[in-house]
Amino acid sequence: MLIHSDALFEYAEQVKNLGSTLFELLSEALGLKPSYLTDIECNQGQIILCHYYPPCPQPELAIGTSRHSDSGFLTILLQDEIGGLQILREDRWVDVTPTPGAFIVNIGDLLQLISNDGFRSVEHRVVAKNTAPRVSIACFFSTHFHPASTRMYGPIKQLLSDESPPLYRATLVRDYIKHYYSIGLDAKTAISDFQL
Ligand SMILES: O=C(O)CCC(=O)C(=O)O
Ligand SMILES: [Fe+2]
Repeated sequence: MLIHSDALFEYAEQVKNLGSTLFELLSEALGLKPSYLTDIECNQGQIILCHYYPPCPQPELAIGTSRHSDSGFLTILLQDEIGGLQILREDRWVDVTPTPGAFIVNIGDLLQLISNDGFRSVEHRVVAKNTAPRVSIACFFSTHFHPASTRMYGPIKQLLSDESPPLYRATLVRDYIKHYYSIGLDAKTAISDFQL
């Protein structure tokens, strides 16, 4: 797939702005001041991953992307019209039908952790298709590539009380990500290993 680099940089910039707005809304939804999640740098890392899924002659024997939840704070995903993305809801795979011009926004594990389950990361996968190639562009907000970051992320103190005790232990982003990749995709197990 060839994407003109100017277009990709412009896209990255615009998606970053959208991410900042979403982090403000998510902060407010948690009952925090709008700048809370950006103040703790949830919007700092930005990784853009372009996926190309070739048509598969025997889609029932293959998988596009294995079952997983995204590891970072938030993902903004753009998919084309081919379809194949599914989310796991009450133990059933539900198609995320492509809607022209719409983004898909996924909560990631680290946002689940710091919101103390206020928000939940969703498990998803991409099934193979034999119709045509599929393209998607995922923008992850996660500080994977800021290895010097010493910020610890645990359940946000303002969200805790006697009735809502912390559900997870605090972690560096890099330690969470290292653990996530050491397990590999296929089920949502990384976050459960940080449960108290
Ligand atoms: O291709 C897609 O629609 C989703 C890809 C994905 O889940 C990911 O990159 O984390
Ligand atoms: Fe994903």
